[in-house]
Amino acid sequence: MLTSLATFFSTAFVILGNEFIPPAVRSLFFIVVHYFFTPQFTLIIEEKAGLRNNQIYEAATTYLRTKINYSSKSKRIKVSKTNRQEKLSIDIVVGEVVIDHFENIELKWKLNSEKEKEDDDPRIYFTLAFDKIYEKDVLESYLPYVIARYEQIQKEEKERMRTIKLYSRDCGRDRPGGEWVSINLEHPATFEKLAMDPALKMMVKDDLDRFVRRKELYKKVGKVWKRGYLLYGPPGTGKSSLIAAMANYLKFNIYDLNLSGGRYSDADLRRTLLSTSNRSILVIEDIDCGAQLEDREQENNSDTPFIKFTLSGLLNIIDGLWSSCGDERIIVFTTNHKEKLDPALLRPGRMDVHVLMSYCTMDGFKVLASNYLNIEGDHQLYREIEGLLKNVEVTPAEIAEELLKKDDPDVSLSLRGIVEFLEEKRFENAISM
Ligand SMILES: Nc1ncnc2c1ncn2[C@@H]1O[C@H](COP(=O)(O)OP(=O)(O)OP(=O)(O)O)[C@@H](O)[C@H]1O
Repeated sequence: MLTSLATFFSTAFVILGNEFIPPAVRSLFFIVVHYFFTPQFTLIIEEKAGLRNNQIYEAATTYLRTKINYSSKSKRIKVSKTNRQEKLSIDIVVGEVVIDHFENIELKWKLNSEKEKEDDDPRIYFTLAFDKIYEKDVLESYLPYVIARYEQIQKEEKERMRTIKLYSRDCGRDRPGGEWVSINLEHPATFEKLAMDPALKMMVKDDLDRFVRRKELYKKVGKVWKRGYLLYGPPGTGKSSLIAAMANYLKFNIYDLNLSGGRYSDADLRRTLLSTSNRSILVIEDIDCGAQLEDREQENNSDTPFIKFTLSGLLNIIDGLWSSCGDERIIVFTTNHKEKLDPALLRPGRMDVHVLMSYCTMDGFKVLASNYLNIEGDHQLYREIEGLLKNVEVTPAEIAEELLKKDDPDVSLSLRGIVEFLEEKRFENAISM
């Protein structure tokens, strides 16, 4: 009946009003009519569903945190932070209303507390009010949407809190292949802190993003969901740091397989690889050290069951194993001498991305100066340093080491020290040529 009344008044107002009533009064009228005559519908969302937790209540609690902000209409918000949290956590307070919008619907959430008797525990529940005409939309679309958002937030939070592990092989005389042992990876490397060519850095990051997004595509085309990176460049240019940055970025564990340390038979190697988990980076460092492979061949001539395998053969084993039981796998090979590698390994399709980690450039230097001396933007000594870097082969590790020694509060003095270091280095290079 209220709806019919509202429709009647509105129609009359439209017919009469267009000519005689000023627009401001007309819109005020419609707001009042809407407020008083459009029937509201309210859902009650209790904390418990019988003896179990009510998932909608939990979802609403989490979801509403994303809707409260400092500019919202709430007069009070609850704020907390535990020592495991990086940021403040904010929550809705009993009695406060949070307004949400979904498609065209306005939704009013309110947290309530009631006690039937003085000594009872309070009954806490949400009310969710909206125009009655949207009842079906709210029940069939909005609430499932809130639950889906909640699940997504939970997943992201779990991912954020995930500890990354670094696995390496614990080899001994009686354990030829060894067992994986792990420690928590607490390497601070991030892409932002890496001194490398900005375009190359962006390319690697984008490639990783694309890789993790493309599960369905890999499945559709029947390809193993893995990606191979070859990192090459002189020692101290950041190959290990880049691997740590990749692991931190993706939250993937690292398996460090040292082929020179352990003695592997074919079966050992398969077992070793099979015991690595999905969402991980398998690292095989210094693959140019071919001597290990020759040694292995000699062992094969004796009575030992160890067999010779080439890196290409190793990749074949990996392909075979991961095609049946591997998802989201990354394999990284590092070398100081790309030119020494077996060409079969460099063929397209074996290592998907080749990344040259080079000597320090000015872009890289600026990142290091920001990391170590907190210099943001430009500095008057940068031109001089840039000129020197163009003529001196110096690794980011060497620069980092020098910067670490400089703890002068005057950054110009620290940079002056770097200029002197580079000049010395140039002199050394010149006499050694
Ligand atoms: N590109 C870089 N950006 C930031 N820091 C770097 C970079 N390269 C090297 N460093 C610093 O030097 C240290 C050694 O570098 P890292 O071990 O990553 O080099 P690498 O190329 O893996 O060397 P190697 O070939 O000898 O294993 C790092 O811990 C870091 O402090």
